Amino acid sequence: MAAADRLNQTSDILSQSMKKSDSTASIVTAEVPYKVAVVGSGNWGTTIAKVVAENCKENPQLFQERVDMWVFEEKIDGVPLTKIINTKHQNVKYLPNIDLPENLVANPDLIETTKDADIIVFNVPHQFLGRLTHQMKGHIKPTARAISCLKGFEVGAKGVQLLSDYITEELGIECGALSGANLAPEVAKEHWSETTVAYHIPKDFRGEGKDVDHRVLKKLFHRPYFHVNVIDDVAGISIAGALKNIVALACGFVTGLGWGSNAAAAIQRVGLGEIIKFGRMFFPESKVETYYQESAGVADLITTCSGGRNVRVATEMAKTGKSAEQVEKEILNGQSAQGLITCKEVHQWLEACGHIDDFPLFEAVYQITYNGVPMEKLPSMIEELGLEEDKE
Ligand SMILES: NC(=O)c1ccc[n+]([C@@H]2O[C@H](COP(=O)([O-])OP(=O)(O)OC[C@H]3O[C@@H](n4cnc5c(N)ncnc54)[C@H](O)[C@@H]3O)[C@@H](O)[C@H]2O)c1
Ligand SMILES: O=P(O)(O)OC[C@H](O)CO
Repeated sequence: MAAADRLNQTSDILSQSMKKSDSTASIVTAEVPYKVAVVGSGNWGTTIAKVVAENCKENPQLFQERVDMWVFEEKIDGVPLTKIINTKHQNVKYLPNIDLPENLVANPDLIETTKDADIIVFNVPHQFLGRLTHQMKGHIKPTARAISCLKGFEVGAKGVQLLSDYITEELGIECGALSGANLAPEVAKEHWSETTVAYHIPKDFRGEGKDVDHRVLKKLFHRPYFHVNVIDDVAGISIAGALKNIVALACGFVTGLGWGSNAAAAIQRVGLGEIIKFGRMFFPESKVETYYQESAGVADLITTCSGGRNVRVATEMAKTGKSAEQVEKEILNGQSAQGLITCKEVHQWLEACGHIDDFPLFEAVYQITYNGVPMEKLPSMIEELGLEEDKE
């Protein structure tokens, strides 16, 4: 490369990186500071609520200080969890030993939590989402905007749908997504990680200072220990986030069988291929580069397959021969391994549209988890179905 080209390239990189840091350093203001609410208070729900509450306190020109977090109420040793969170400032069940900011207020009333919010951050296991949006319908600001931190799909009469699109459709508000290589316990301890936020600026955008845009979202989620890149590929980050949980189950099976790192790497290679194929086939608006450029892509696949709940549940299934349901109950203390639901929903969708043979790994995970197919058959299931494909 010629010296002049190298110089140009260096100055491009520098200006890009300055633009990146600019959006964190510059002052972003709102005519009326936005009220933020978080729906969900599990392991990730509480962690993201902590992140958001820290930023709301630090940016009074942009956000109201108080952040309400909706909590599915339950009693711990006879005391309501909301009461414990609001006095001890810790979520002792779902995120123990992590101090939460005092401007984060636990609220057991969903409507009260969200009715005045300008930005609603959804963060519940996806099996509970439908019931919550149903309750919220007609009780939130029509001008509100949302971000979904959930990982999964909605599969129904309308086919396979992104959860952000489901929220938009149910509540009539624009919804983006947040997804990345983010094991909640590490983010909660403020160990550095990256994430991706994706948001489409809607047609009815009300203007800078009056509405949510990429700079506002960066201010809401970016922390010194949690680096945010904001893009517009909502589909790409959502597909990667949902499907890597299925791959993590397969990884857990081979790990639990004691097959070692080569097998785990093979699973991740095949899994990445199926994730990209799924995106291209069913969400053509998603971008392939999102999978390798963003935290929400390969990086999330790697971290989830190394230490997430899905890989832990599947490893234990392989070691003990117990069912997924039983292991989830025994080792997750009320938390959820979302890959178990996602693999069932993806199977239903692929069966309905006649594409099961195009995704042998996803199908193998479903058959092992729900139909008693031995895990040892995993390599041949991938290979056999692949050969079938070759015959065509
Ligand atoms: N935990 C992580 O490391 C992590 C990281 C990134 C993304 N995610 C995703 O974030 C989403 C939320 O996960 P999480 O880790 O916060 O949840 P979790 O797995 O910790 O689930 C427990 C939560 O579900 C709630 N709950 C139980 N029964 C309920 C009911 N009937 N109705 C409503 N809520 C009920 C509990 O009160 C608790 O808040 C998931 O889609 C997950 O895949 C998780
Ligand atoms: O613990 P898991 O398996 O739900 O995965 C956690 C996150 O999705 C990792 O980013």
